Amino acid sequence: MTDILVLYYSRFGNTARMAREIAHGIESVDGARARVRTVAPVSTVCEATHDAIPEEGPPYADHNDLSECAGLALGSPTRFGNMAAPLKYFLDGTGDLWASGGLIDRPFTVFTSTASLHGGQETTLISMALPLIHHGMIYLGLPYSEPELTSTTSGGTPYGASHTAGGDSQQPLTDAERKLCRAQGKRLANTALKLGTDVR
Ligand SMILES: Cc1cc2nc3c(=O)[nH]c(=O)nc-3n(C[C@H](O)[C@H](O)[C@H](O)COP(=O)(O)O)c2cc1C
Repeated sequence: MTDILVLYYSRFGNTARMAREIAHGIESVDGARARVRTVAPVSTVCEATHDAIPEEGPPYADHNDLSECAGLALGSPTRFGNMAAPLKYFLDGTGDLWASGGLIDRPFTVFTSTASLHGGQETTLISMALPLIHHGMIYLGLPYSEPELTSTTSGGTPYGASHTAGGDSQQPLTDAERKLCRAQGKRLANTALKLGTDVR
């Protein structure tokens, strides 16, 4: 069984819902299994600490999750057109993996949720791709053979799946957004299996 990491941060649950759809797409591929992980919030109070185990939802990721998985789907809500700080903080701690070249040639894909349709989906997706490109990973977007990429009136971009959550962050995923999440997970799993990355 090949593990694919779905790693995300979510404050209001939208990016978490996308992560579940992407995991569903990954697990539609024979031989692939989704490993879903999140990251802890960060605090401006430097002595603040967080419980080692979250109260609910998936466990927090560690570096073993990255090195043991043959592919990565990375998700974040937008923060001023950029990825959220907790995810950036986690990635900024992966210098050891960068130095060892541990993630070179592994495929990755990115997904995001924003409040508004033009609130920075593409820039957020690209902001998440940048550190992974530095790691030597291979960027997988969404191809236009997915019909929802052309027909969507909500989220969905060639740079990765996206969701428009609305000003109150309460809008559910549309059918197009859900289908694109699943297609993205499926493509990531198929590609990881074809590349046959040795993660032992
Ligand atoms: C500090 C901050 C900055 C934000 N910046 C943007 C933004 O630039 N564009 C936008 O559309 N939404 C912005 N939002 C809204 C969030 O992206 C939205 O709440 C998020 O998509 C919900 O995802 P979640 O449910 O996974 O937390 C911002 C929210 C916060 C708290």
